[in-house]
Amino acid sequence: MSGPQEQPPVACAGLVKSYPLPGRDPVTVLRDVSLSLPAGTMTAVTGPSGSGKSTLLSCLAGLEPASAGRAWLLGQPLWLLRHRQLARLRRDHVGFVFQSTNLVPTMTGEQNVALPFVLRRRTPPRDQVARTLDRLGVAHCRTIRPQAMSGGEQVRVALARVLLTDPTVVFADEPTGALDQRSAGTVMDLLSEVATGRGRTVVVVTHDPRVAARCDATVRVRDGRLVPADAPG
Ligand SMILES: Nc1ncnc2c1ncn2[C@@H]1O[C@H](COP(=O)(O)OP(=O)(O)OP(=O)(O)O)[C@@H](O)[C@H]1O
Repeated sequence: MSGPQEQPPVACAGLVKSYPLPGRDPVTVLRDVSLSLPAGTMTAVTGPSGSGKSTLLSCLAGLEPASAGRAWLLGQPLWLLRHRQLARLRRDHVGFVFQSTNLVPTMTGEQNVALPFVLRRRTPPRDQVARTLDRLGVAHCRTIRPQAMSGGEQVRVALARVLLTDPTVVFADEPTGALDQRSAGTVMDLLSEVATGRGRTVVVVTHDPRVAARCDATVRVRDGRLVPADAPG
């Protein structure tokens, strides 16, 4: 990836995000957020419901433009990139594990995991696909479509896809929200391996203190601002 080596893979400075509301003043969801997340680390983003965690993730990932301030992804100034450049940056270097997984509904679990390879005209590593699904406890999802999977199974299939494409940055929004403790532990083991073992940057939005405890650092959001990680509320 181009950009100075010393630049952190994920960073923002003075980030503000407002949404216009019809007939009313805009609502400001993020205010003056600055952070810098190094390679080889997993960071938890915590905070009360509605505090702005998912919005922060979207702005850091270039899914939403900031209203003011700046955000850099892999050294790239997101506010200067065209739509296409942003899409390419995300496709080639970023993995997403969201609750509303973006699995393709007409494809089986295996086809969904193999999709990034097919899109790049590469042969999907079928053995690896099967092994990863198995490790995540969703081997049975290989041949079924997302609508036949539970929410937790869909998240794990989406995670398998991310693991196989080995992105430089992984954004995960409540990846363990729909999982029992054992599956949540497996998901966190794998995300931790991605950060520590592969030197990637992992950002995890979570309400679960056990998940936050597995991370190297915690960023706490309250009313759209960063507060100390041990702040109440
Ligand atoms: N497109 C939008 N238009 C207007 N307001 C929005 C929009 N997206 C988010 N918001 C508002 O921004 C605030 C923060 O939302 P966000 O989803 O980032 O919170 P969160 O901390 O991730 O919450 P939760 O933990 O419940 O998922 C909420 O009040 C939400 O209603």
